Amino acid sequence: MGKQVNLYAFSGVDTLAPALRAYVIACQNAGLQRHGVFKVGVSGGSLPKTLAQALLARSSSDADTVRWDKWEIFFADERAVPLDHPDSNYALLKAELLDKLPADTPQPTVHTIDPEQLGDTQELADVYEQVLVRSFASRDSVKLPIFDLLLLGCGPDGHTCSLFPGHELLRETSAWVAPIEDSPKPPPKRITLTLPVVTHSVRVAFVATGGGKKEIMKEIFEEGKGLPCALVNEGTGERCSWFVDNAAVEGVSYPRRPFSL
Ligand SMILES: O=C1O[C@H](COP(=O)(O)O)[C@@H](O)[C@H](O)[C@H]1O
Repeated sequence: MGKQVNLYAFSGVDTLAPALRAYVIACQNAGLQRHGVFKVGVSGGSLPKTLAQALLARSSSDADTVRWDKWEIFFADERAVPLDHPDSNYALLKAELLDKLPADTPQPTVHTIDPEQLGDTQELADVYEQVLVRSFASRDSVKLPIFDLLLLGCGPDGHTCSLFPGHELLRETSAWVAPIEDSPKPPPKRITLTLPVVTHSVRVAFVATGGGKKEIMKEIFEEGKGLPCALVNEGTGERCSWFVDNAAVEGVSYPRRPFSL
């Protein structure tokens, strides 16, 4: 890794959320300048709630506006369940964020998984990869899709997306989207962006809050040990920013940065 990842620590979610908002809007505006849309991948877990707190706040100026109609939302990982199932990452994002957008707001484009393919995770991954191919460019013309931003969570075991510690999927070098049938965290059947896609993103932002994360944060930032989150850190360096609360990094010696864009 060249330059170091950015670790931004806040007193709590109430102070983290405005910084996350400013960061996401800066990534949005860079994406709009680059290609007229904002291509963002989001995770499930605890992320959608914090993201909603950040993005549903009233905008204070034109520069602070979320341009929802320009957003193309993809899923960093998804569970092989119907879209209205309680385990669905889409259902979670919908309940926490999408359903709360004002009705008169132009809506984002949301690329969900195809419920028709639920039986076969390889097919599900292939179909979702084709969604990326159609949006980003053909696989013949680009080696990897380039998201403007990936918003990721960090599990208490150091997993991110559905990339789990020690799993063979961490060695995937060719697929953009891969199936997993033996996720240690239920449900077992899922699809996930692969590590090369994650580390190829223009920006990556992790959000991790709460004391339950402090042991794994110590491992990620001080030892690494091939944990998926540490591999993302290594592959992205300064393009990667962590938005955490103090509880999540208690005892972690890695230097914090004051937040600035
Ligand atoms: O299973 C999953 O877990 C991770 C981490 O969740 P968190 O609740 O610890 O934040 C999440 O990022 C991923 O999208 C999800 O499928």
